[in-house]
Amino acid sequence: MSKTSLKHKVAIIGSGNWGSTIGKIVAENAKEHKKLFETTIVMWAFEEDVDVPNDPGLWEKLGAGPVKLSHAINTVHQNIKYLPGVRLPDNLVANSNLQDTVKDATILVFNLPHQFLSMTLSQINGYHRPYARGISCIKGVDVADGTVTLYSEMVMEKLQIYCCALSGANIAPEVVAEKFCETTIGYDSPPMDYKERDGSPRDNRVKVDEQRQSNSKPTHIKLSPIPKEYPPVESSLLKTLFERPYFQVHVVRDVAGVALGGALKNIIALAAGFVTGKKWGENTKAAIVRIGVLEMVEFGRTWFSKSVDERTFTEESAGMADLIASCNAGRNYRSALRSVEKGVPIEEIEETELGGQKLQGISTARAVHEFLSKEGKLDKFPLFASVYEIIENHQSVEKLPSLLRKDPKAQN
Ligand SMILES: NC(=O)C1=CN([C@@H]2O[C@H](COP(=O)(O)OP(=O)(O)OC[C@H]3O[C@@H](n4cnc5c(N)ncnc54)[C@H](O)[C@@H]3O)[C@@H](O)[C@H]2O)C=CC1
Ligand SMILES: O=C(CO)COP(=O)(O)O
Repeated sequence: MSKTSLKHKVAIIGSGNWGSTIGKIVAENAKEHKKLFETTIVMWAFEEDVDVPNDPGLWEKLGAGPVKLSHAINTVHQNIKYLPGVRLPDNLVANSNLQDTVKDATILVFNLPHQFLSMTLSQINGYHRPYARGISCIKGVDVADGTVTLYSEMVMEKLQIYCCALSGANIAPEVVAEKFCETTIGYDSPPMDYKERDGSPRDNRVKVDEQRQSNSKPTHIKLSPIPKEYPPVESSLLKTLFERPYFQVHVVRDVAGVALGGALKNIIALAAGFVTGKKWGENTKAAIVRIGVLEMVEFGRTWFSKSVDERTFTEESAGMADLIASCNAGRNYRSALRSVEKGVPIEEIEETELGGQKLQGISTARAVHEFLSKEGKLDKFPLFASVYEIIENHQSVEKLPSLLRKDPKAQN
């Protein structure tokens, strides 16, 4: 094996509930693997004034008034807004300057609510290293011009770098408390990495949408090789970067399955929340989960069949396991439940009860509905379609069982 003289510099893009948790994991591993990674992990914090919690220790160091989030993280090593009460490692450093955060990084970890990714990538573009590699921890899909795009694909398209995906049954407060769990990395190694980069002519183009069945936008990116002074970026390196004793990583090649599992389960979790809010019991929730898995599989099979391995949905943490966790304790589930209990729209619960955290299920339900509608396939996805109808107030939650019944005559 060739000797490498440089270490990877890892940057986290996002510092919310999950962003800060992944920041903690990566910082812990960077400290333990000093030959592979620079010890300091920089985490981009979207700057905002935050209130200081009523805690004499925090008041002593930060004062009582609102402070900048990045200042608070770097002073008390705690994300007092999005992950309060958790001590973050000293080597996790918040930076409110996005361009400065990415400029020297060789590995970019994208971890922010999906609605902000596109704008954030536009601000990064041109400031990142062309040979950087990305990993998306974001759960959601984007729909524009009738095409569904995974966020790993969006990173590839906008930054012209390779990007893989991480997703699993990973409710952040449980992970950060170091309760045992698993996650899945979908990594489909680009053909050029470290094999023939010493001069021999080769095609190092990667097809961004190679995962899809219907090639509606055949886009290629030309990957820049990572200088040979760096340790190779391959699945084992990513496992080393993310795996902790309490956070077990399994790497598969199915990037699309991993990304779709994380995105689509949020729609199903909303339905599970509606059902619990109505006190319809566990059998009904189990029916929602069962129907939901089938719709996830069908979605992958229909539009990403070249890549999706159906076992990702049933055997990996990114599939069934995430669905179970999210339908019992996720924010989408809890907010849908509260919206039924209080008789208010879910957006109102998001606004008033989540302390600034963002739901991903509502916008994903809308995006998926737009896509299914354009494809003329809404009838094949009754659960996804029903959740959309309920959040748009076209149907009441009471109608959910009848919308899911197989006999169309029973739907009135
Ligand atoms: N929280 C969780 O338990 C888990 C979340 N995820 C996924 O991770 C992703 C990130 O979620 P969280 O870290 O929980 O976010 P969050 O729900 O805590 O959202 C708050 C974040 O949004 C940022 N933000 C607000 N306005 C912004 C703007 N205009 N531009 C850029 N950023 C802005 C805030 O700075 C903060 O970092 C999501 O896709 C989520 O589905 C995945 C696994 C677990
Ligand atoms: O993705 C999650 C757990 O794996 C968290 O889901 P919520 O965003 O609904 O909290």
